[in-house]
Amino acid sequence: MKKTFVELQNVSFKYNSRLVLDDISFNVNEGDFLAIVGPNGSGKSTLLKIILGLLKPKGEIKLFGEPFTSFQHREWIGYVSQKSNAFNSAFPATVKEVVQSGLTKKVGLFKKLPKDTIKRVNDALSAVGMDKFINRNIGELSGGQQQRVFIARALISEPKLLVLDEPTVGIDMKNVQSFYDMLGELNKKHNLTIILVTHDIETPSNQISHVAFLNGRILFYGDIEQYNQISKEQIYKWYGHSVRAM
Ligand SMILES: Nc1ncnc2c1ncn2[C@@H]1O[C@H](COP(=O)(O)OP(=O)(O)OP(=O)(O)O)[C@@H](O)[C@H]1O
Repeated sequence: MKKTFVELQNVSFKYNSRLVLDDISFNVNEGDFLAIVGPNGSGKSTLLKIILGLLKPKGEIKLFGEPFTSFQHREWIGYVSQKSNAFNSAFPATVKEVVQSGLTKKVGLFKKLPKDTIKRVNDALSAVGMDKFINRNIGELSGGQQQRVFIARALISEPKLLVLDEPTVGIDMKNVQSFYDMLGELNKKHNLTIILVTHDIETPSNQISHVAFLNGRILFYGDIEQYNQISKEQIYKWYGHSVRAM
């Protein structure tokens, strides 16, 4: 039986007195590649922050089968935030340094890095197809390449679950599919469970296994085959747009 990595039951959240998440319930199981889809302001980032333990909601959450409050293994969850790749070309760090900093985060700045650090940096970079760029300056890379480096930085501490907030922002259309293919490979070949947030209605669906459609409440949760049965009209309605005549 597959393990349940994230369990949300009747989760609600208010900023001050404003309800932004209402009665959210779904599970993420080992091996899933879940896209949380919804328009701007629908509560996607808030939901990720709850899963990461940064906000405390009402309701019940279990991580890796343990109640949220007693969960001790934050390192099992890798996170790449929305603005992680906002560098300019003068930023003075190499790809190697950026990926390695995923380890210093864990061992502390002045503690010794593990002996096999360089192998781990290489392995993490090759998992995202960026090993050839190890000595390049991070600021000289494209948005998509920087995003891959940040995923490598999250992978270096060998998480079981990778959480990505809008990872395709700043990646041009022609590279989005290969970016998703890379994530699909991490999911299938490296058995990494992935939760990804996107406001993009045209999420490339061939790599994703499950979809949660969020707009304050969960309007849909199911596997990708079920999601693909939903009409475009319905999806646009959920977004709050009318469908244009084609
Ligand atoms: N720190 C905060 N304080 C008060 N309200 C907030 C805060 N952060 C977000 N909100 C509000 O909560 C709602 C949900 O925001 P959230 O960022 O979770 O949405 P989102 O779906 O991730 O949006 P986007 O796609 O634009 O990133 C929005 O109405 C937003 O204005």
